[in-house]
Amino acid sequence: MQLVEYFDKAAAKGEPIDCYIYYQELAMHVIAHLALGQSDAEMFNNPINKHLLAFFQQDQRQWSNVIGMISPSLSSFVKMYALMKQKVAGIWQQQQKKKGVGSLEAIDRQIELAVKERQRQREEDEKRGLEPGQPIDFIDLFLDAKSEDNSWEEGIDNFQRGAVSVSKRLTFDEIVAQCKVFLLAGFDTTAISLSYATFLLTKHPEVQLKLQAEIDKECTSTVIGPETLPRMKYLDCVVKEALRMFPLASLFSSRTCMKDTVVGDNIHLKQGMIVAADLWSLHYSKEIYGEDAEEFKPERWLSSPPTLASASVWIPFGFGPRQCIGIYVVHYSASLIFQISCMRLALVEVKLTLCHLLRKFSFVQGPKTEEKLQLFGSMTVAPKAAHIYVKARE
Ligand code: HEM
Repeated sequence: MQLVEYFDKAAAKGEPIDCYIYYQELAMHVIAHLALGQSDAEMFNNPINKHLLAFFQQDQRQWSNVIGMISPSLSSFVKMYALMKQKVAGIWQQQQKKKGVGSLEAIDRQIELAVKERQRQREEDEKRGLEPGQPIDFIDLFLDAKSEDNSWEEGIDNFQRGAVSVSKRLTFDEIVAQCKVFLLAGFDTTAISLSYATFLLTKHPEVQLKLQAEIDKECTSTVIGPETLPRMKYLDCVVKEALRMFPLASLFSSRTCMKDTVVGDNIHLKQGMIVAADLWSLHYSKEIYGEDAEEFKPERWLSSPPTLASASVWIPFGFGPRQCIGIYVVHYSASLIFQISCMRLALVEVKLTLCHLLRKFSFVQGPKTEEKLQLFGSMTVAPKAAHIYVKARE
């Protein structure tokens, strides 16, 4: 794992690491592999990264386009917010825009190249009489559902979600748009979650020690296989608790009211109103989590008090049929086949990364470690920086 090498170097030099930056590179590496089939990209050397990083760091206005795809109702709200923000950040953005860095167009171009290249490869294989293999990434899955022309074609495939049934095949433009959504939705979210978990573990050495004991007991071979993670109950509690304390994609969980509704005794919602769930208040509710709701306490998930039994008290991935999407991906890795949804992909990625790092290193505080994280962003809420020091374990 390339990330371990970077941490190794930092440990040898005793230098601080802004773990958010490293996790962004890692998450990009993983999602570019799964979505775009990039198997040879290296951390800090991926052509699409500079666009994604600039996109996330500077231009929240572009989020309105992406949010339009994920949650149409929120798009105008984000646009308004971003216009205000743009006035402040204007000069830097204009300079970047001139260079095309961080624009959705630049990201599209990179994805278009990848989709066209895969189409070419598949056509070549077909001409040579090669059987199409199993899909290896999102592009393959989407191409398998592709229409020949670039228009709607009803009645061929039948996708079902809950009670809704939609029949349609994908056009080239839609394949590019889908890959973009997965790239954008799956990249920073995972990096941010890892940063919060790492920072919390740095600040709570007693939790870290307990987690390391579990990792040492369960992760005994070099490859940590899919059968290992379900056994790691404490790891699950740590990740759950980190996502409780930092529900980083709170604004994603919004809905448009479909008809006039009264909630409880006197909350009147009009048709067309946008309702956004306030996950921060929910996740810090003393009624649900108790008087210690402000504390990082993974053990609360072990004891499972009745208030935590409901599925809707912990919803960092949203709730209901539009919850963080469940697409099935077949991923080949050392002859193992995983079938995973994006939510599970994120959880597996966060957990595996923590296992690989914590069995070799301890995260410790140092002079550059922030007392408290400064957060920024709206659609996703990220730390401005999360400095830790790493110490090689004996
Ligand atoms: C820790 C990491 C992640 C968090 C916290 C997160 C959170 C969320 C949330 C809150 C929503 C809105 C759910 C709702 O409205 O109820 C969402 C939707 C979505 N997420 Fe994630 N997500 C994460 C990782 C990922 C990954 C890795 C992918 C894909 C590779 C992904 C793809 C999507 C997509 C496509 C949607 C839109 C689903 C729809 O509208 O039906 N997310 N996510």
